Amino acid sequence: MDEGEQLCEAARNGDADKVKILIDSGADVRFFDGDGLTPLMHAAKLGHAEVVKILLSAGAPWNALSPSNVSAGDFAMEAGHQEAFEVLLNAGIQAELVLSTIARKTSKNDNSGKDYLEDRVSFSEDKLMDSDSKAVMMAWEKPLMEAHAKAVCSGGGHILNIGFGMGLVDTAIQQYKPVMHTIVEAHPEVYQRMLRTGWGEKDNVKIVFGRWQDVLPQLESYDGIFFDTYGEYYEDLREFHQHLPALLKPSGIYSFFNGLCGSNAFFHVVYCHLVSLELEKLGYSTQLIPLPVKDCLGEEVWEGVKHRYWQLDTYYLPVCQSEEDSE
Ligand SMILES: C[S@@+](CC[C@H](N)C(=O)[O-])C[C@H]1O[C@@H](n2cnc3c(N)ncnc32)[C@H](O)[C@@H]1O
Repeated sequence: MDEGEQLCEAARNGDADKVKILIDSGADVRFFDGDGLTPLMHAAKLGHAEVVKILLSAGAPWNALSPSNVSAGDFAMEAGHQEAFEVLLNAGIQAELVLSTIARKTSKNDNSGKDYLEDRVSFSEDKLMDSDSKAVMMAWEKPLMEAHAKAVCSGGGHILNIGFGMGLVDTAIQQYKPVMHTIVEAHPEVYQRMLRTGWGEKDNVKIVFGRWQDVLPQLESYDGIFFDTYGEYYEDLREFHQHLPALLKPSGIYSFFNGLCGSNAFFHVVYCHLVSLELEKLGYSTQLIPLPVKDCLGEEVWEGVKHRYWQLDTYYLPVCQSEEDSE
């Protein structure tokens, strides 16, 4: 048996001493066995938290995936191994925090989403697609958008929505009869469609055409804010959060489309924690409200769509408010 196989075996046995000896003698912690599993996955699957710690500190990648797209954290989570799960969760959060600090230092952050915004889009009854057959927005999200609208409109007043898409959240916001409803939309064809469908004529609606990054000086402060763009990265969401103290009134409610890593359960948990931690640093507490979505997501929903951006059974709807206000 070669060293990699031996490491997998020691990990399965929870034999911490043997794992250390093998690592010291040069065994590769990044090894994948014949089933496509790493030593870390073996340890996580059986809940050997101590071995998980040793492998992680020797550089085992927390986010490696098995052939069926399962990570060590997924294995621990599925089997209910709480300690191993928490060790992996902290490793994921720490790694992503470091990565995002690097991204912040190196990114010029002035070009995000520009390719998509210069591209053609197509509308159908149940989706809005980009030219690469990736879904910008899909009708199955309607109940989620209604729940987001309910959350951000709970205090009434002036509501801001970033990203019109199919207008699902904006239609739901209108039902709460906000005093003022501002919509920021950057795609020229989506904007034209908003005008064609009468959004420009509503008394309480103000449309701001442009990227949110570019139109910030035109924005005010709001009682409720919803954020759901497309073609952007986590970095852009984080950048938006930096503006919340100026955009959200002290007692306001903020929510965003929580599609972070929506195709892997464990990565999604890591990102839910990460975003909550980052909002906490800005003075906001985040409640994640679980909404079951399995029933809205039959196979047929994804017909003709290139990327299944959501594959989980539960959606966690974030409701954020100033920590002082939530106490
Ligand atoms: C996922 S859709 C929004 C769906 C919407 N919540 C709904 O209920 O239908 C994202 C929208 O954000 C727009 N968008 C993308 N980047 C943007 C940016 N930087 N600023 C403003 N809007 C943007 C897209 O053109 C698209 O219409």
